[in-house]
Amino acid sequence: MYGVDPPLTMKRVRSQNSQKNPRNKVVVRVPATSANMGPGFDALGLGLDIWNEISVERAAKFKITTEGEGAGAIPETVDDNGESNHMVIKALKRAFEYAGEPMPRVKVHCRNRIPVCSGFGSSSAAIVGGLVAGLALAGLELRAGYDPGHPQWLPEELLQLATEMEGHPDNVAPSIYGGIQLSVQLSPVDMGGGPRLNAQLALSRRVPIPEGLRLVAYVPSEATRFSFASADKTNEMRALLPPDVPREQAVFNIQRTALLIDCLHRGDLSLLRFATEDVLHQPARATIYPHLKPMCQAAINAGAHGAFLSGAGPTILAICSGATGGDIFTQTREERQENGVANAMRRAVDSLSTKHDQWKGGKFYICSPCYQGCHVVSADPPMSDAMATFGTLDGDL
Ligand SMILES: N[C@@H](CCO)C(=O)O
Repeated sequence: MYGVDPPLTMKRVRSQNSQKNPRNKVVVRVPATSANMGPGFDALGLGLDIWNEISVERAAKFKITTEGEGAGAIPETVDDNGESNHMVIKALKRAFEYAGEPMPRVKVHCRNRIPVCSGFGSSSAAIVGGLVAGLALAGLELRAGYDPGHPQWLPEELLQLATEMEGHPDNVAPSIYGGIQLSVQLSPVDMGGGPRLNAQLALSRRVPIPEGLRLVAYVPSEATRFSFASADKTNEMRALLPPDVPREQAVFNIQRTALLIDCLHRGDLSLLRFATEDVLHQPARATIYPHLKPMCQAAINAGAHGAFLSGAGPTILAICSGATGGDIFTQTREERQENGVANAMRRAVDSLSTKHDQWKGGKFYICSPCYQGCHVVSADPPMSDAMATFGTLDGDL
């Protein structure tokens, strides 16, 4: 049987831990994510095996440093009260507020491998990584617990906190849990109300990943991404979407999202090219992203099982099985399907007219899904095992 994620319960043990034994330093790893997967707008997300590492240490003065992706471009300013636009700092503050502790001054170092402003979940990674680091630093114990009496309704506090900050759960859920996540926001009415419940309670369920899945992602160049600049890029790309959806478009996406979940559960990739079609967000976004349609088509023609805009873009993601047939492990690098798909995608973007040159010259990432979400790598004093490994798969998978 494929497992569902154990709801994450957060035990407040302030009297033993937080007050008496706050941590001095915490290092967390947090994966990239690709939201929507075509038709599953604001509902589906996939964790990728590309990781940021965030180190947070109590210090005499606030300081943020960045290496890797976004270094020199992400503003690192933070005032003495911890006011900052930096997502990691905002998430740390939210974590301390949640823990009921004053926000300490901290030194934050981000080792970024996730391209920023690209549709690869870099802001979710900052939010989730910052929350986990902050909760751990504040001394809260986290426990991946499963209450069989309330399997559906037990609130997953970390998911709530992260969803509230991000606005939608499809990136933060795989960032927390890894794998493919199907997330739902419930209203209090759905839940029968109750004093603990927020207006929108997010919950997430793991969807199985077919074996051997490989992903080819094209991330347009740095220059292009930063021309979009603002931290509000996702909001700008959401503002493009028409507020109302004709019934036939809603039906189109409902059918495909349901088919996609079924394909993933069966491990059947044969219908994925239809199951990853979308009419809710990609057509409007294609008006800004001229590479979207030709690259997706080229990927499918070259044998990819499906291709779509990653999150709000501009990254394009193609799903491959890593093999052109036969055994993935006995194939040479040249024979592997993802190379053919990447080459075809490159030819497609290169053949756009010169007025679209800004979309050319991007980078390809060939990667696998990640099966684990955000986790603590090291802490001083050390974490309990449960905390260090929360967000990993349960034994069901
Ligand atoms: N579902 C979101 C993901 C980006 O954060 C969107 O497409 O706008």
